[in-house]
Amino acid sequence: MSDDEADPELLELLRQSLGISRPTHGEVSSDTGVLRDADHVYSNAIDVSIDMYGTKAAAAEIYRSMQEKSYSTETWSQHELHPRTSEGFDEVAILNFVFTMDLLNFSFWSELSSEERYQVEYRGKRWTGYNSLVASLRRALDEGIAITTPRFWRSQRCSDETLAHVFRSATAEPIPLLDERISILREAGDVLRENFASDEDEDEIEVVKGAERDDDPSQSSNAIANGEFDEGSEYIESLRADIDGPTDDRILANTTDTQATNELASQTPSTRPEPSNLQVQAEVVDASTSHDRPEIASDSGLASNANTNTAVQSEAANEQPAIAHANSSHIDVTSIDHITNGDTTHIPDAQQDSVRPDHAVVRLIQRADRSAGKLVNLLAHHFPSFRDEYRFEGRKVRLLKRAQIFVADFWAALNGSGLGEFHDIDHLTMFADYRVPQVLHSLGVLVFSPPLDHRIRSLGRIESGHTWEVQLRGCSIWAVELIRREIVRAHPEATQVNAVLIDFFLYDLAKEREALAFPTIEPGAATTSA
Ligand SMILES: Nc1nc2c(c(CN[C@H]3C=C[C@H](O)[C@@H]3O)cn2[C@@H]2O[C@H](COP(=O)(O)O)[C@@H](O)[C@H]2O)c(=O)[nH]1
Repeated sequence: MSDDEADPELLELLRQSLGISRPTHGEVSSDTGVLRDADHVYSNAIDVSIDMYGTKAAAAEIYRSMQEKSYSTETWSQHELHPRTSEGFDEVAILNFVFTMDLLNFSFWSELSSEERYQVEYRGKRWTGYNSLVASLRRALDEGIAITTPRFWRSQRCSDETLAHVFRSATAEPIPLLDERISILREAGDVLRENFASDEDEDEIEVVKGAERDDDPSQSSNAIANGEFDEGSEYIESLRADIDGPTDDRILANTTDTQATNELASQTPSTRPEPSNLQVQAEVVDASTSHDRPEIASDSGLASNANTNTAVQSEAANEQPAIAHANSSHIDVTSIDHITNGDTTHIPDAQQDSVRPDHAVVRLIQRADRSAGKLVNLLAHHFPSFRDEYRFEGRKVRLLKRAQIFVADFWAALNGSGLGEFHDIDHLTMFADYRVPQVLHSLGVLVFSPPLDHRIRSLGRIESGHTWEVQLRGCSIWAVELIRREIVRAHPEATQVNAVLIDFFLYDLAKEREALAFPTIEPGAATTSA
């Protein structure tokens, strides 16, 4: 924001004092303010800048590649782990799944090597990062645990022990920040109960009021809201890895989400097809774009570390995939018995939760009147853990990564129809995590000052809420907006392209390039080379 531009917060205070404040009391605005705040960050940033030539070139190549891949909301459901109607998930089950997932969609960074870091074994594969979260939710549903049912989070059966079981690791490293994730789930359960549930959703005998529990969920969510866990230092580590190239942490095996990338990943480097123009361009801009975090580690080389029960369950699930239909009206009990024939000590009797749908999140969605912006504002207003805000250069800035990614994921999961229809989805911005800034830098869009570049390369860590973190995230939002504008300018027919699709595309690109950058092994081989 330049000196002669009005501060929106000040303006709002003036409006309130004059009694002309908008929107009127009780009405939720559909303006999230994220884009305006990103503009403010970009205009005042001194350590992150946007290269206009790089932006133009990236826009051209992104659009070309999106066209080539027919990139759309449909792509979301092609992810192997994402829930879809063809697997028996109904609209409400998908909504509750995505809501649960995006409550917990933060901080998967680990300092351990790819072999040692947190992994989830599910259906014969090992998953890391974001995918480990999705896999753990799918695995829990297969086991009959109603992990995506808000009512369940508040029930006695949803003990710390049960949740530790849900997010259990196939390695010695547990899921990062388990206590904070548990608190966030319970806090969200309480918020939904207080603001959006009706009596049919509840089972008062079983639920435990937040106040009756020993823990204090507000602590962790405040920490998240303050950025302590949301992105923080993890993406700085990742950016450093991106700049420095592969470290000694090696991948034993790689596969990625899409079939195409699976095929690529199963080939030796010498037989891999040529990378796309986008990849070539990226590698010209930054020759060492790869880093040391595998998305999926095949079970083949790692199976020796596996917990026997988990292996048995995954194998069973592979033979006979079962969907527990959490929140839907039926449940495949036979399949669940089959799958959970291992250690069932921690598995609660969750079938009642599964059978009775929980519509609290549906009511939250309905309160937004099909406005993505309103929904984001509702989330930030009611749920402390979705309030991703900072102070930067004399003003509060909202980045709202997970609130926006939830709306975007749900929109994509339902292809913008039914409950997933939003008339202003184009108002969402890119989701400021650590992955997309990294790929924007390697594409030559984001440029770092020497001190920031040095910090990323050498020390790796930046305190949460530090001006550099805000600059990296805010400038990424603005950069994706510039890319979007350039695409629309050059291709007026590209009416479907918005920041959400560009973000998803860039995230997927980051994962594909991660897989391509490392040697991989054929399934069945024990290890791969360093
Ligand atoms: N900006 C942006 N950030 C995203 C995603 C996603 C996954 N979205 C799915 C939906 C559509 C896409 O096609 C994906 O299938 C995860 N993340 C963030 O990355 C980080 C984890 O990274 P890693 O450790 O490498 O898995 C973590 O902070 C997580 O919150 C995205 O789409 N955009």
